[in-house]
Amino acid sequence: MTTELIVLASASPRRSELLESAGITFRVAPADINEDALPEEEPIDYVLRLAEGKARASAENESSGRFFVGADTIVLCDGEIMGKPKDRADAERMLRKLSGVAHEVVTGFALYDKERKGVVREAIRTKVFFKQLREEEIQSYIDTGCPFDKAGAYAIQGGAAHMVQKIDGSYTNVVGLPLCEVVAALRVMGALP
Ligand SMILES: Cc1cn([C@H]2C[C@H](O)[C@@H](COP(=O)(O)OP(=O)(O)OP(=O)(O)O)O2)c(=O)[nH]c1=O
Repeated sequence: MTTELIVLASASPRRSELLESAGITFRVAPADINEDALPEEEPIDYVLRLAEGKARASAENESSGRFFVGADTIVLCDGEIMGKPKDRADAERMLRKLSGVAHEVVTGFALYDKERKGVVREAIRTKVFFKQLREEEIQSYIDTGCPFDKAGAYAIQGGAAHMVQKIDGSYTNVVGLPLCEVVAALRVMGALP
């Protein structure tokens, strides 16, 4: 089995870098889908549905490739699902809410086998503990522009590393793709030797 058959259905440079770091050969074919939550939808159901939707949409658009990997990451804080902030005020609100408390980062991923029409889905949760943030820290971090394409308005791998006191669980899951689990699932699917 050749690994060129793996397609990452994501525009996220972080997801590409993570998959590359595992030595996996793949190509990228992002899929644009509606990311609105359904009424009363549970967070886990939401990330799994979007991950599968991205994988299937990419598979439909592409004429080659067999194993399509989709993922979706959210931050869960005190009952709120945080996606990417809409604007500066939203980023400020999210970071103020995360300040000094623990939250969860949930990434759902889906592997869709276009040949067998089968799908494997999994959601991984990581607990992240933030220090108390000073207002100047919040403002200068938002000034960098980093928060705007990140769930919860922060990037643990970037300018927000100093805001994180500790994590409990997978680090790569916070960045956007739980690597151990994704690699294991690719193996189970027969996409990797
Ligand atoms: C919490 C956190 C999120 N993120 C990122 C991961 C995801 O790229 C992003 C959440 O948005 P997603 O909607 O999961 O993904 P995306 O729109 O970037 O890419 P695509 O839908 O094409 O796959 O937040 C970080 O990079 N670092 C972090 O610490």
